[in-house]
Formats: sequence, structure tokens, C-alpha cells
Amino acid sequence: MTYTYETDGAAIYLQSFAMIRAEADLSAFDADHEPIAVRMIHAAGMVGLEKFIRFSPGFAQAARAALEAGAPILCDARMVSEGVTRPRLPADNAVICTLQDPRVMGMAKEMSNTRSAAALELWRPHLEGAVVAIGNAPTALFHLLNMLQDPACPRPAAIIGCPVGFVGAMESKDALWADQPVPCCIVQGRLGGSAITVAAINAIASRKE
Ligand SMILES: C/C1=C2N=C(/C=C3N=C(/C(C)=C4\N[C@@](C)([C@@H]5N=C1[C@](C)(CCC(=O)O)[C@H]5CC(=O)O)[C@@](C)(CC(=O)O)[C@@H]4CCC(=O)O)[C@@](C)(CC(=O)O)[C@@H]\3CCC(=O)O)C(C)(C)[C@@H]/2CCC(=O)O
Repeated sequence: MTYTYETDGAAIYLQSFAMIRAEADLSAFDADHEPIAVRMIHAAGMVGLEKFIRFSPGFAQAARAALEAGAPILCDARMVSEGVTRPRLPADNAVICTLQDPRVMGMAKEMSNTRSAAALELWRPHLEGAVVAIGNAPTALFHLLNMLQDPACPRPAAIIGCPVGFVGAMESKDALWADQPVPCCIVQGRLGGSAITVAAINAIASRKE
């Protein structure tokens, strides 16, 4: 038996987004944030995720304006940086993940922290006005919040803080939501992850779907 299935990529996306809009309760989101939430739900394959998605006021505008101005996207994991669809980016933006830099292992030992957190020290020259995308490592988000407590630390334009998991994920996102050092987006609780995070970036880069 030969299986018959949808083979048109664009049609698959359109059908998925229509199903999400029919099934999810998107009433909490304004016109700027609704397409971002839709794409995050799409990446998770989970209607219901919308209950946990939070955008601070002006998040989408701040992130989009930064990308249009040529800001880099700083990612905690390669799973995030590799997922960014380059042709969508409005200014051929740099996508940076410092996790594999050869200096990071030694820095992590010196800092007694994870490689994910240590790698953020290498973001400093790129951080001013950047769009931050943290989708994996709670320690990276906690370290960023600690860095931003120093008024001399350069400030990103927007933060997507959606690390996933059981140890520190919920707490790091609660801390970001409480601090709101810049406009931000979180998925409350244990849910999150690289795919959801990069979906948010791709939605911001695409504007409307
Ligand atoms: C504790 C860690 C967690 N990782 C999770 C989930 C996933 N991680 C994957 C992969 C391939 C990677 N995770 C690392 C970032 C690695 N993960 C950690 C750390 C030990 C600590 C981070 C933290 O707690 O904040 C971290 C290593 C470090 O020293 O920082 C990774 C670098 C490990 C490695 O391969 O060396 C690597 C990232 C590679 C990259 O993309 O650049 C998974 C695919 C799991 C797997 O391989 O089985 C998965 C992906 C989830 C996602 O959507 O991103 C958790 C659950 C987030 C967990 C932290 C919280 C917890 O409760 O344990």
C-alpha cells in the first residue's frame, strides 16, 4: 500500500496555522504577538501552550526593530542558532552561539558554572541592542540576569527566555518575568525548549503569517 499525504510544504504550514487558530485560545495576544504565539505552538505541536506564553508590552516591536536595525541574535545553544531561517532575517543579521568556543570549557571551570552560562561572557561585545534567544539552558538565563544587574553591562533590545526542564527552568523564567530588564517573552513553567525559542525568532523575522 502506498501512503498518500500532503507534500506541499507551504500548504502544510498554512493548514497547521489554520488548525492552531481554530483550536487555541489566542484572545490574550494582540496583533503583534499573536503570530509569534502561533508559531511557538506550532513548534511545540501543543495547543494549550498559549496558557503559558507571556509577552511583556512592546516585546514584538522591540525585537523586530532591533532585527531591522541589523542587531545580532545571541543564542544559548547550537540547536537554537541552527534553527534560525536565514532568508527571513531583515538585515542579514549575525546569528551567534558562543557555546563551542574553545575558551568556554576553561571559563566554566574557573566560574564553577556550566558551559552554557560561561559562554555568555563572550556575548559582551555583541550584547548592546541584540536579540537574545535562550531556549535550552536555565543557567544561561540566570547568568544573563546577573550580568544585567551591573549597570555597566551592555543591554540587549529584547530577550526570549524559554529554557526547558526541571532544574532551574521555571525559576529562571520567573526571575526574568519579575525583573523585566528589557522587553521579554517567556513560557512559564517547565515547558520551553530550543524549537519553541527559535520559532519565536522566525516569527519575529517574518512579521505576519
Ligand atoms: C542540564 C542541561 C539540560 N539540558 C536540557 C535539555 C537538552 N539538552 C540537550 C543538549 C544536546 C545540550 N544541552 C547542553 C546545553 C547541556 N544541557 C544541560 C547542561 C548540562 C547544563 C545547562 C543548564 O543546566 O543550564 C548543558 C551543558 C553545559 O555545561 O552547559 C549541551 C551543551 C550538552 C552537550 O551536548 O554538550 C547540548 C547543547 C548543544 C547545542 O545545541 O549547542 C538535549 C537535546 C538533550 C539530550 O541530548 O539528550 C535537550 C534539548 C532541549 C531543548 O529543547 O533545547 C535541559 C532539560 C534543558 C537540562 C536543564 C534543566 C534540567 O532540568 O535538567
